This record gives sequence, C-alpha cells and structure tokens, in this order.
Amino acid sequence: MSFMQSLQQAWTRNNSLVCVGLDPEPSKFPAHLRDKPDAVFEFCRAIVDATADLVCAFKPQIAHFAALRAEDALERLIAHIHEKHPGVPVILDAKRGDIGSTAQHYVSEAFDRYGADAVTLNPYLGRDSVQPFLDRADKGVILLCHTSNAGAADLQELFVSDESGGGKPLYQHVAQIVAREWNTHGNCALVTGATWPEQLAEVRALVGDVPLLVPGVGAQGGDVEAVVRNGRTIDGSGLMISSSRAILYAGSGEDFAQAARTATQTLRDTINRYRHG
Ligand SMILES: O=c1ccn([C@@H]2O[C@H](COP(=O)(O)O)[C@@H](O)[C@H]2O)c(=O)[nH]1
Repeated sequence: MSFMQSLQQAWTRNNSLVCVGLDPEPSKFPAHLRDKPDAVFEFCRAIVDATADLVCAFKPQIAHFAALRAEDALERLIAHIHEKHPGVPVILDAKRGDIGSTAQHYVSEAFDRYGADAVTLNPYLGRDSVQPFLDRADKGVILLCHTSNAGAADLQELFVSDESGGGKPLYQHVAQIVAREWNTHGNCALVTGATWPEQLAEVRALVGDVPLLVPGVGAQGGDVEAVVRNGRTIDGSGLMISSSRAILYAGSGEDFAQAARTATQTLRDTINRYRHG
C-alpha cells in the first residue's frame, strides 16, 4: 500500500490527525530505563505500542538517533512499527536535499535501509534534487514549505518575482510549484509549522487537498484550534499534526508510556473538536 493510502486509512481508522514524533533524549528517559544498553529502542518501542491506535503516523527524527550512534535502534524501531502496527505510516524526518547522484543514496537510506514510508526533504536545491524521491510513487515526499521556527521568516518569506511581473513570498512559490508541477504521482506533502497559522491558511488555499505535516504544537506552543481551522481540508482531514516532546516526556516515571498515551488522546480529542465545526 502506498504512503498516501496508508495515511488516508489511518486518518479514518484511528479517527486521528495526530503524528507522534519520536525524538529520543536519554537524559529525559525515566530512571529505570536510562542506563539500559538498548534504552533508545526500548523507550521508543514503549511509546509506539502505547499510542499506535491513536495516531495517523509516526515521525522519527533521524538526528536524534544518529547523534547517539543509535541508527541500528532506528532501523529496528521502524521494522517493529511495520510488524506490530501495520498500516501506520512512518515518516523519516531527515530534511535531505542534494544533487541527483547523492540524492539517490538518500533515497536508498530512507526507503531501503530504514524502510520509511515517507521522508522530509529540503526543496532548496530544486526539482532535480527531489526527482529521485518523486519517482518512488508509493513513497511520501514531504517538502519544507514554511517551517515552525522563528527564523523561518528570514528566507521563506522573502518576496520572489515571477515571469508575469507579479510576485509572492518564497514559501507560497514552493507550495504552488510542489502542488502544480512536482506532484505528478500524487505523493507530495508539505511541512507548514503550527506556529505560523496565517501562513498555514495561505498554503492550504494554494494546494487543495495536498496533505500538510504540521510540527509546532505542544512544546513549541502552536495553537491547535488555529491549526485545524486553517489547515483542514473540506472533509476535515488533510493534516498530520506532529508533537514530540509534549507526548514523549509527558511522564517521567515507570508509567511514562501510559502518560504518553493520555497526552496523545488529549491532543487527538482537542483536534477532533475543530475538524468539522
Ligand atoms: O518546521 C519544522 C520541521 C520539523 N520539526 C521537527 O518536528 C519535531 C518537533 O518537536 P516538538 O518536541 O514537538 O517541538 C522535531 O523533531 C523537529 O525537528 C519542527 O519542529 N519544525
């Protein structure tokens, strides 16, 4: 099944637009796990198993594993999700982007080595850098459009002129070019941060039903109601609203996975309040 099919089925089956981000930070693990040799895998697996029926996707952030020399734990974690929770897509948050010959290796890394269903990419090197990913029609290609950090405005909101003499902010150009030209296989999505709700509305208006990955609720303080109202599609879906720290570290004791479940359930219910009204 393709990434887009899995995502749509997970939205419906779990009645959820929540994406749980998997950003392991051992210093925040509960004491009983912290010094275990396979702590990163055990922590993330417990979170996954406690929340899989409440989410539309999982999003491991690759730097959180690589910095700990825990790439092996990431491989096993994604394999575990596919085996125990089939139908829940995995987005590898890697923000890759390079010339074509190197991009091919990033394709293999994300999809063949790690077995991810989708990957985040930086579109800044242009179409040829993204093409090897676009060609994997069954996989999701999620391009940075307007990120959640304060510095997003430094470049992404710069005004760019077009051939007709008009112009628009760069992030709107990215949204349009992805939706109109790069999405030939229907496998593209865009990253638009929850902390910029007006820009989120602009992007939704430009891209029709293209799914939006929205980090920035929870620890970064994005307003869930504004995200849902500004980003939803006509049928009340179209969003993967991602939260990492606020879910992973909701509890710090032996019941951390149950605390993560409760936090995920609360976020899902809050989102659902605004999907159709
Ligand atoms: O614009 C972006 C793109 C990616 N991220 C990533 O999402 C999570 C956010 O973590 P929280 O703990 O929920 O704040 C993290 O992995 C970022 O690298 C983003 O925040 N903003």
